[in-house]
Amino acid sequence: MTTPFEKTPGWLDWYADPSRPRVGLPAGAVDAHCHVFGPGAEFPYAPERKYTPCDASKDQLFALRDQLGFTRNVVVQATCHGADNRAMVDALRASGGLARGVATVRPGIPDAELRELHEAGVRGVRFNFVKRLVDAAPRQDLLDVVEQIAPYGWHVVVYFEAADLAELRDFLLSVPVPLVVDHMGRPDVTADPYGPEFEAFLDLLRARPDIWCKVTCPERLSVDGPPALDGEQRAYRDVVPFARRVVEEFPDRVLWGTDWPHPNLTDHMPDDGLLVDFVPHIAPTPELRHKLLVANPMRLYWPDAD
Ligand SMILES: O=C(O)c1cc(C(=O)O)oc(=O)c1
Repeated sequence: MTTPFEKTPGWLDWYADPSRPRVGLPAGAVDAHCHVFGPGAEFPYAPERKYTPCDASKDQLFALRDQLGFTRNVVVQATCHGADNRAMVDALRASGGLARGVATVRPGIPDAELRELHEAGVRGVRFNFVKRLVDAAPRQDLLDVVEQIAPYGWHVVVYFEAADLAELRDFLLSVPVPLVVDHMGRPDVTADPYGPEFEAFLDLLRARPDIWCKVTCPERLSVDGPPALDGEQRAYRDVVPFARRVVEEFPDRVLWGTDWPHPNLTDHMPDDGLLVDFVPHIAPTPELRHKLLVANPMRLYWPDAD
């Protein structure tokens, strides 16, 4: 099927032939942050999108899962699909219970639709505050959504830039369901990991015991590489001190995922196998890796599994 969409100029497609991770993942590992894009011919991209990606289908996601050695996925609604969750839900339904989802919904969504999303495996909604990705939603709309999803036991995944945290903090802390912060709140990794900016982020995590953090996206945050390419085993070392601080202080509420197919990267597309090889740098012991990759995501997304 040819796609009716033209990719954003300069778009980088995902890496087609990832290596097998050297270290190996613990049994039952969860890729807790990944996306599907389309395919556009089947699941059109949203009119309000800020970018048009390459296609990245559920079958390609599941092939990556198997190649890397993951057991499960958490598929996060990508902004290019707006609040049309069909592609993500289709992936959940095809996964045989091995995928959970995070949706984007608008206030006033009929309860029957929420129930359907829940039955498909959705366990959270995503609020995006990154201005290049979405137009700002009124805070009251977001709180209205929270009120609707709370009875399902869902959480809210939030994506924001470090520079916006001060302004967002009170609002975030007022959200009465668990929060999951995407990509460590996007720290400036040229700053001091013990400096005021990252300390403010850690203070957010300290403020409530039900705020989780994805220690993801070194490939997005790194500014001096080296990138996860050509067998590089010490990729993105400038990100390591930040991620390690989070893992060490909050070992029971950190999550990790590939972020495949890596929307909006502009300088390189990582080899996902090498990205997995990055994990031991931020979670240096088997115990920490088991929490990060298995115990924590299972507690949040599959609490009833054995
Ligand atoms: O930084 C990004 O560009 C980005 C975009 C999206 C999305 O468009 O949903 O999701 C992510 O996790 C990261």
